[in-house]
Amino acid sequence: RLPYPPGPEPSLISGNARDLPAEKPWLTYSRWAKQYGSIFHLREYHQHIIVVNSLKDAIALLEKRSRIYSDRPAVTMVDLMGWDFNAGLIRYGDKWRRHRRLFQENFRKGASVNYRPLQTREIHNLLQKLLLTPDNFMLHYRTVAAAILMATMYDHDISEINLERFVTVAEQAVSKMGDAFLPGAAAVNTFPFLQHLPSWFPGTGFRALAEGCKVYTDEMQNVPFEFVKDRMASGAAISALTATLLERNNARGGSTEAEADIKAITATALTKPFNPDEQEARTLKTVSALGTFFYAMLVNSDAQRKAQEEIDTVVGTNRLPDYDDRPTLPYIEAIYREVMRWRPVTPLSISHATSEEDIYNGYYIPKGSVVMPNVWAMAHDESIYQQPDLFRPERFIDENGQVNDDDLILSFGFGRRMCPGRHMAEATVWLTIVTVLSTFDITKAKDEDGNEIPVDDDYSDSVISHKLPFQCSITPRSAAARDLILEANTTNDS
Ligand code: HEM
Repeated sequence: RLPYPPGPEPSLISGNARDLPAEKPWLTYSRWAKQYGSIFHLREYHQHIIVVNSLKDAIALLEKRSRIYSDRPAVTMVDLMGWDFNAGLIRYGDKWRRHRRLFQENFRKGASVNYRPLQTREIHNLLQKLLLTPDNFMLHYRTVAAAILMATMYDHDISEINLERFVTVAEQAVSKMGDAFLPGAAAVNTFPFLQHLPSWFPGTGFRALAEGCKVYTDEMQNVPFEFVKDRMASGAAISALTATLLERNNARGGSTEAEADIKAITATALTKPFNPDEQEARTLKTVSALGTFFYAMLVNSDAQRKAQEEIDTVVGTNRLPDYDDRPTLPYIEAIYREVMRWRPVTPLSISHATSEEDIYNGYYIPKGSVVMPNVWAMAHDESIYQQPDLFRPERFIDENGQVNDDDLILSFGFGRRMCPGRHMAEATVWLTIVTVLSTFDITKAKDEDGNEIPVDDDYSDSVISHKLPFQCSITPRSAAARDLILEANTTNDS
């Protein structure tokens, strides 16, 4: 039989379980890639793990061989906790295909344009909050992304009134889902047969964890969904994706399977604002990108100045930029790409798994292997991005001053499982960047003696890596900018 790809020497039973890095694994994996090659192999007990560190290999496997590389790892606790409704965790097969199709239909590039008025309104709201209470900027940009998703799924009015209730249920479900990876639960993930042991058997405490979580998981799916259905039954007009999909299903005869799928995909989107690994709720991928943007403007004030010059020249100072300006603002585009490259939102992406065995470059890759794309390594590949640790938007600008053709945002993943929400997410991040830069100066905060407060490079160490709290000063660029913000439309009427 062909060998597995190279990697650190495994021990007989636990394999590399003891070698697996506890902190920021993407950094250790990037180092190992230099030692073992861009694809290396690890084993945790019987689980094979293939870490892919170069874009070339990621495309060769996850895109060109996507028929084999589009499964997700089996995590027993995720199923026991009722989280198998979530499109991102569903195993490759018919159920995933149905959910994926619904996402694609409603969040593809063309369809995402429909959400722009709502995104614009929420981002204008963000500008007003930044003006009034700039010190709370982290809370404000966290809220904007959650508000956009809630309003898209469950209608602006419904989500405004019930925000706290929906959020509380979702927070509970997501934080309990984090228990799926606690030591008590890890055993059943590694040895799934344990789930069949009777509950009096020692070591089956994972059952209580799973049942405790499932209550909230079910509630999270049911509460907002039933709310929308009740409102529809009472004849209220609801402008939200859940209602549109339900109406379409009713017109086709009201299949219960389709209704269950609609409930699942709306709840999947609802969970996007929450990250199980975080103490702080409402942390999502879009939020993480926004945090990096504010931080990057402190690190490279020159980039901020150039961006503002571009906006002032192209858009002027009499109005706020909008989506139609995007093709005419290459430097802003470069800032967006560099934000997504410099500090990747999901440094190890979301793992895929193989649904069949495979042979690649003379190495054997078993069926059921976890395939982990090291996006950090790809985005910091010195042969493509010189001095990758520097925030330098110019790397995306060609000799004619236009953006170059390097437009693949690695943070959105690969192949058939690539993020279906990327067009919507990108629109939120881009409009936030351009409107904030057109109206505010972002500078280092100062202490009582007027000295600049230094900012460290601390990021959270989790699936979604985000900038840990830092201080900065956000001040309107001019009296005219302040007026523009105050006059911006933050209501439903467009
Ligand atoms: C900056 C923001 C975002 C980033 C960086 C991001 C990133 C990702 C990544 C890395 C994956 C896994 C891709 C893979 O397996 O190769 C993913 C999956 C997914 N994302 Fe996003 N995402 C973002 C925002 C969103 C939003 C706003 C939505 C909802 C509208 C969304 C919905 C999904 C869904 C449903 C999946 C599962 C896809 C599947 O497994 O087939 N994402 N995302």
